[in-house]
Amino acid sequence: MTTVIKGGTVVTADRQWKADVAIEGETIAAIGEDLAGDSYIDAEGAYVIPGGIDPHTHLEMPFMGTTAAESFESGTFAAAAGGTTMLVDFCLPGADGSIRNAIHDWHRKSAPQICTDIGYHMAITGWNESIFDEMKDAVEMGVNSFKHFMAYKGALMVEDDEMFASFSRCRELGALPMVHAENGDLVAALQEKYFAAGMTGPEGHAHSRPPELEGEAANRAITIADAAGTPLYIVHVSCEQAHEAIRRARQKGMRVYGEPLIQFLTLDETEYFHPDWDHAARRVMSPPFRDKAHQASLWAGLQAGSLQVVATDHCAFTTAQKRRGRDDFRLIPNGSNGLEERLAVLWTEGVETGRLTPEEFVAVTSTNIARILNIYPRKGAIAVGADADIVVWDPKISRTIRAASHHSVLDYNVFEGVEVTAQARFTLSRGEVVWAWGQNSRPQPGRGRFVSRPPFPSAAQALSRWKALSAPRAIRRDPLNIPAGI
Ligand SMILES: NC(=O)NCCC(=O)O
Ligand SMILES: [Zn+2]
Ligand SMILES: [Zn+2]
Repeated sequence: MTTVIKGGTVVTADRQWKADVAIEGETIAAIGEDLAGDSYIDAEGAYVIPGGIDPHTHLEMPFMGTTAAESFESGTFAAAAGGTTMLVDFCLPGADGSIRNAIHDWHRKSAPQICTDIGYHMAITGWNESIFDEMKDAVEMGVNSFKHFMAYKGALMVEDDEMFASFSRCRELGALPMVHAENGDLVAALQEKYFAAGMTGPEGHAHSRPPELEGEAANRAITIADAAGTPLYIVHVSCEQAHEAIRRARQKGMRVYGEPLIQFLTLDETEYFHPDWDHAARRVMSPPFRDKAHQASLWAGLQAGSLQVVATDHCAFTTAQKRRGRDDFRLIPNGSNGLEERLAVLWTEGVETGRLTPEEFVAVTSTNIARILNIYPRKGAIAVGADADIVVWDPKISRTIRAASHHSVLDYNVFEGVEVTAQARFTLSRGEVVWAWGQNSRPQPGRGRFVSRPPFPSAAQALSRWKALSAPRAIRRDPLNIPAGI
């Protein structure tokens, strides 16, 4: 049984050309002109791109005294409707602190629900011998990346020595360390200061997390990664200060990757000054939205290649949940939505404006992260043998984003009213159409699969070799050239 995606323009991270794409079973079987099959999917007037990969979500995550409202089912359905065929969710250890148990727990929750494929990053929220041991188990269980929170003091935050130990362990295992870069001690101090001064509303959230605190933490994490001899991935980069730290590290030859969010590229800090408390609180996330100058820096980073990935950090709390912080901004659960909107908003604000080429769009929404997470070319590619995770991307469907018509469980949308000019006409996950525009399609929960990601030690090994070759050495001098002792 061969299905052919007919008449479209294939776009990959490096080129675009007119071609049909034939699928057999779950994989791409052929790419070429005038392909024949048993059934056809119409791509006339559309682009044929690799399915989006969102590497940063928090579905059903227990956080700040509540649990993120987006379920694995609603989240992966929303993803499919938006053209995303794989997401990577953050797995947090439970009360027993066990990494193995946490991964089993995430499987238990996600497996019956997921409509698209999924992977996990593991959070390292402390340090001891069993965490050291269990990091190896995580890698053997297909989880090759570990996130460290430099913020959320008293909850998830880790100290520098803990990060150094964990980054070093990542190097040994061929895994990738990731950081949430904000100086958690200073955030806590500034929160206290503004709250004590009577600033109880959501604007206090933004003021207590200035970009300097993110830049400082990014620099510190980069220094720790360099000392440990490992690449580093910095999640939710929101500002020039953090971007500048990444640029500088890359200029020095370090493998440091930066991930801006679609929210940071398009929404700004004035949202927190909105007269309606609910409006402002719904946008509370960490780091917070910044001003237009920071947005310009992030766009420039995507264009120049100093930032590689656009994600969402989709962590969805309902209005009722946000109201837990009605009298104290420090209690507003942190997180916002974007899983369904990421591709359409990025296309509209990026490609339609000329800031990004279609190829760059594919790179930052899919291919680059597939490479960074070591699942390329199975994911992130239109290539023979790759998983048929494909989107027929229609640049002619305009719509207005509305909570009333989105697929998230949220009762609002931070992109409410935004006009987008493109949309997934069809989304295919491993060869199956899981979304068709205007056809009320709904994928089968549980059809998605966990994607095991093998370790990838080559960058750490290359770095170790280079460090050994370029390490300071004693100069062996002829004794004749050494002055006699006194
Ligand atoms: N970003 C955010 O505000 N919530 C999710 C947790 C995190 O990624 O820090
Ligand atoms: Zn974070
Ligand atoms: Zn996050």
